[in-house]
Amino acid sequence: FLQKNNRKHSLKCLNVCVCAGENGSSHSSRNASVERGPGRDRQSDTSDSETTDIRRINHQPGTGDGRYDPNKFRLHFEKESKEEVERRKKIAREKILKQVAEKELEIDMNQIYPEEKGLNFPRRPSWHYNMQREELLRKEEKSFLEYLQALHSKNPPGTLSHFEHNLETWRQLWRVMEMSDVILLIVDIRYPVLQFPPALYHYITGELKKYIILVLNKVDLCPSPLVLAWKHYMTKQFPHLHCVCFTSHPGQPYTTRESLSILQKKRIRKKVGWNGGGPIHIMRACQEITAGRVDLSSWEKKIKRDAVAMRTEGDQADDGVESVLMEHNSDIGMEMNSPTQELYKDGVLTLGCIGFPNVGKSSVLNSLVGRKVVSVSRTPGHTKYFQTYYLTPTVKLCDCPGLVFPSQVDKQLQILAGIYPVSQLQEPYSSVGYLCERTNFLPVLKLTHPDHSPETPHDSSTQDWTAWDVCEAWAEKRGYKTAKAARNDVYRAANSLLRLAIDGRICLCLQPPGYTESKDEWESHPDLAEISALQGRTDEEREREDDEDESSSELEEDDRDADDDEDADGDDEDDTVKADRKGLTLNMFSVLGENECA
Ligand SMILES: Nc1nc2c(ncn2[C@@H]2O[C@H](COP(=O)(O)OP(=O)(O)OP(=O)(O)O)[C@@H](O)[C@H]2O)c(=O)[nH]1
Repeated sequence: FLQKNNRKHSLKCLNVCVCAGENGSSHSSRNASVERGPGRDRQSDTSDSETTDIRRINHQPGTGDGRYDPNKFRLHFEKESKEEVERRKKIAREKILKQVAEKELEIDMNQIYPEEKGLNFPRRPSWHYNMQREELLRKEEKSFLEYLQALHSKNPPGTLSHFEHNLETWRQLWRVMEMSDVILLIVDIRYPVLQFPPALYHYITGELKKYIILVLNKVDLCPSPLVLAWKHYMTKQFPHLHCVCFTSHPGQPYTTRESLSILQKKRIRKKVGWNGGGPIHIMRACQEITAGRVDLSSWEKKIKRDAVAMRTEGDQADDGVESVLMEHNSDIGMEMNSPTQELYKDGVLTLGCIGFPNVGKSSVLNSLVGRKVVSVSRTPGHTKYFQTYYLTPTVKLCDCPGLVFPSQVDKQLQILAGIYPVSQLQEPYSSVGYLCERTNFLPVLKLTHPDHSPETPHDSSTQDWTAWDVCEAWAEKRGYKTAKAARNDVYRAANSLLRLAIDGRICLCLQPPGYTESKDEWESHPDLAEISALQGRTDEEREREDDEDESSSELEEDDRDADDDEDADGDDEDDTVKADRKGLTLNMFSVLGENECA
């Protein structure tokens, strides 16, 4: 039965993946009323309750007539059933949240990528130069379908997390891996085990015999002892890695489970830009790897020059001469390079930036270049096709779109790690619950329980909270109302909370196994000072932060607009997404009464 079921599941999945001619992702919203039980107002869930029917993100792109398809590189995830979505909504409304023990934040690599589950990634099938382009493309499609079948045969329905179903995006990865000498694999320090597929490591270091520099990015969002513990864990598990810590936003205060506060956006903005710490470490790792076979002196000089420009001009350095956009939006199907092509061809080191969506690949690239060449967005999947830049005459950089590898991570956690576009979520509430059970959310959000009666004294910490209650209270606090009936818009509130978490303003950090017991050792580790310096948290810095006036009204004000703002960098984003973020998405159903569109 299971086998049959799996096959059915695989076939469904295959249908989804190969159908061409389904262009576009229709973005629509539909109000759905949810009964909250006796004595409770009906609160509005403005999520797409029927998005399973209208959402197209799972469809393999292609107009079918050879014309340009703007959706070619969209993130494609498998659809969830309506029943599953409803089941999770019900839990979010009924389950009382309980703080989980800190120990439960410890996650081992094998929990996410169990060896026996065959959690591989699609490989490019063999080819030869006499092959016609169409023949190669067909072969790749066939091989991709076989890959999915094999994956689903080992992993029953519902056990895999969301993962990329768009073959075009995998093609980009193949191409970047083929043309790169060294891979910069970028992960978010809050979730390194989620974003480091062992199969990829073994393929690059074992089969391709290339080097990986693991960039532990966004270290500003994590306590320095934890950064250090992750660094040691990863290098112990994967000895061929060159591990480098990085941040594009140094100097931010981080939040912990014990002392949590929503970070102020103005502080984040203040320090965005080039950072002297990270690039030099990546350059040193490259020096070690290339061992004199590439002349990297121009890169070293550039880093020093950028540092001086940064200090004197106080802004992003921009020499404007060496960093040139070379190539973009190439047709991957036409590229037929041997994966074992000559290393450091023509004396040039090619670095390929790969990683999951939203881990900060573009930000790392911008930091390396020393100015903004790639747009940055908090919407996962923003980078749609790979781009190539010359950093110096002997160093080339390739940026790859974010890729989600199959794993067994909880979908809730996957969403909090910023892997799934929040604006596409059908059911955000269970992720809010997951977050609340692992962070000290109440004192931070300063919520009033929806059941609180004005006559009784209020102590939110003694009351039972469901994820739904949290969203409702946040909607009330922020004034999120539905357009038609002016009810609390819990869907928007849930999205807002998830965005705060993804941005690191409500900060959840996973921990390596054994961290809780060995915390003292990490807190007094001799390498700690180096990490703190990279984070921009020198004693001097901390004192300056303490001196800054953090009146509660200021925080309050900042909280209010935290998720309403555009990207800190003012980057381009889909208008629909922007509108959606501001709750302005045109809702064709808003003319209906809430009871009419359930
Ligand atoms: N706190 C913090 N945020 C960062 C850092 N680097 C990037 N970000 C933020 O993370 C989000 C994603 O950054 P990007 O550089 O666009 O990430 P990406 O991996 O290129 O994303 P995709 O286009 O989805 O593949 C943006 O909101 C950035 O501002 C960092 O070092 N620290």
